[in-house]
Amino acid sequence: MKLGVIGCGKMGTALVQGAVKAGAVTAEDIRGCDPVAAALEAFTAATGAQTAADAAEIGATCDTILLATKPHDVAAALKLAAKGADGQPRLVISIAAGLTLTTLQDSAPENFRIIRTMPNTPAMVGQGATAFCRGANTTAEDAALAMQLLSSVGHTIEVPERLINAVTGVSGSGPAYIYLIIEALADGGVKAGLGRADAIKLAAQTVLGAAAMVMETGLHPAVLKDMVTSPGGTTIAALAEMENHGVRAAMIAAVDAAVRRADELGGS
Ligand SMILES: NC(=O)C1=CN([C@@H]2O[C@H](COP(=O)(O)OP(=O)(O)OC[C@H]3O[C@@H](n4cnc5c(N)ncnc54)[C@H](O)[C@@H]3O)[C@@H](O)[C@H]2O)C=CC1
Ligand SMILES: O=C(O)[C@@H]1CCC=N1
Repeated sequence: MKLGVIGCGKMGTALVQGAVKAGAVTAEDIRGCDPVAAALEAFTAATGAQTAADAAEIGATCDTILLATKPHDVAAALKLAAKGADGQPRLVISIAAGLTLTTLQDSAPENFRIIRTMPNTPAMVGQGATAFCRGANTTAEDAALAMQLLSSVGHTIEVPERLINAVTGVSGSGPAYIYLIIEALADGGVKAGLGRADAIKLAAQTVLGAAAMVMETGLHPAVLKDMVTSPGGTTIAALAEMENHGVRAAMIAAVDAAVRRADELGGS
């Protein structure tokens, strides 16, 4: 496989860096292009990959293309890649929020096989959460390749396309919600007298540990919450405040807003 990356920004770099680190692809088999020189430099420094002049060169030289531009740049990038491919078939893995398989296929030649994914930035450290769905003309080998590449950087599932925007709302955008929670949790610690660095480490490790408990015990989060919550103790006092301030409703509304925005980006 020759993997071409069109758009070497935050997510393209995070995914490729994670996949190289995991040994799923070797840097010599990857080339990236980006009109922003600083982005391309950061990408090659992080991944060890080669560069290409533009999407047309990627289309001409790579059988598998990771399409990682912003959604509004996707159609132009695909057209350039198709020009370079000059009739040769290609597998395209898109990570663009909102853009449907139909929209992507409409901007590409018929022999471009499309896989639509929604990864997240923790892929950079091998802790990603990704879902993908595939276009009608993809093969079982294409799906296996996408699964291998994406699962090298974290937990990956295949879903029907109608659920991809829900995945965007939970795990695609989700790391940002959790960073906000970590920052706020640390702020609470600083208010109570902890140094900033200690507070951030304690907050982040608490999120990491709580997530590991959910994944490793398989217990419902409510059961794990009850294990922390002593009758008349500190935790129930804090949880009551969280409920008073609508944290649960705020999280559901946040996911809902992200899903609606992904729908809008896709034109529905
Ligand atoms: N940032 C995130 O956490 C996630 C982002 N995504 C999706 O990933 C995509 C990229 O997002 P980011 O990495 O955050 O954006 P970014 O702005 O960091 O990267 C996009 C890059 O594409 C480049 N680009 C634009 N047109 C190009 C072209 N014709 N050829 C080559 N490169 C071109 C830009 O110069 C830029 O460096 C978006 O579609 C987004 O919806 C998906 C999941 C998570
Ligand atoms: O904010 C965004 O639109 C992208 C998609 C998911 C995460 N970042």
